Amino acid sequence: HLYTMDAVGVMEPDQTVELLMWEMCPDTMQIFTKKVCKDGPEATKKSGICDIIPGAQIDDFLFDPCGYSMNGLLPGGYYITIHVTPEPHCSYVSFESNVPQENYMELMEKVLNTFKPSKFLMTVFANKESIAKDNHKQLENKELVPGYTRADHQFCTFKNYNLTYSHFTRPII
Ligand SMILES: C[S@@+](CC[C@H](N)C(=O)[O-])C[C@H]1O[C@@H](n2cnc3c(N)ncnc32)[C@H](O)[C@@H]1O
Repeated sequence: HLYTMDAVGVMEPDQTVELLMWEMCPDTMQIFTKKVCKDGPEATKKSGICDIIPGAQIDDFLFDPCGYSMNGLLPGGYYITIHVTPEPHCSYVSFESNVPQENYMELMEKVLNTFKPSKFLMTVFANKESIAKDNHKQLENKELVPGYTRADHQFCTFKNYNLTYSHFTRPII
C-alpha cells in the first residue's frame, strides 16, 4: 500500500529511500545469528551496517537464535531502519531512510555490498521541495547497478510526490 498526503501544496522537503532485498549471501546472513554474534552491536559492527550512514545513534537487537533489527537516528530528524531475516530458505532484508541526498547511488552501493542480495527492489519517494527529487531521473538508467539486470521499472506521479520503483535481479552467488 502507498499512502500520499493530498494537501494543497508542499511546504517541507520530504523523501524516503527503500531497498527491499531477497536471497542474500548465506555467509553474510550468518552474522545475524547467535552462533556468530553475541548481540546487536556486534552484528552492526561485523556486518558493516555501522558504516552505511555513519554518525547515527543506533538501537540494535539480535534475536535468539537469529534475526536482527536496528533503528538509527541522525541530526535533523532523519532515521535509518534495517531488519534482517537471515533464515536461508527465506532470507530478506529491508532498509529504509529519509536521509535527503541528491544522488542515492553511493548509499545504494553500500547497502548492496553489505547484504549482497540476488534480488532487490529500490523505491525513491520525494516531493518537489526535496533535494532528492532528481534521483528519479538518475534511476531511469537501466544499466545503473553493475552486475544486476533491471527486471521492472515504474515511475508514478502523485499530486505532491513522485515515486520510482525499480526491481533488479542477478544470478545467485
Ligand atoms: C528482524 S524480524 C523482522 C520482520 C519483518 N521482516 C520486518 O522487516 O519488520 C525477523 C527475523 O527475526 C527473527 N525473530 C526471532 N525472534 C523474533 C521475535 N520474537 N519477533 C520477531 N522476529 C523474531 C525471525 O526468525 C526473523 O529471522
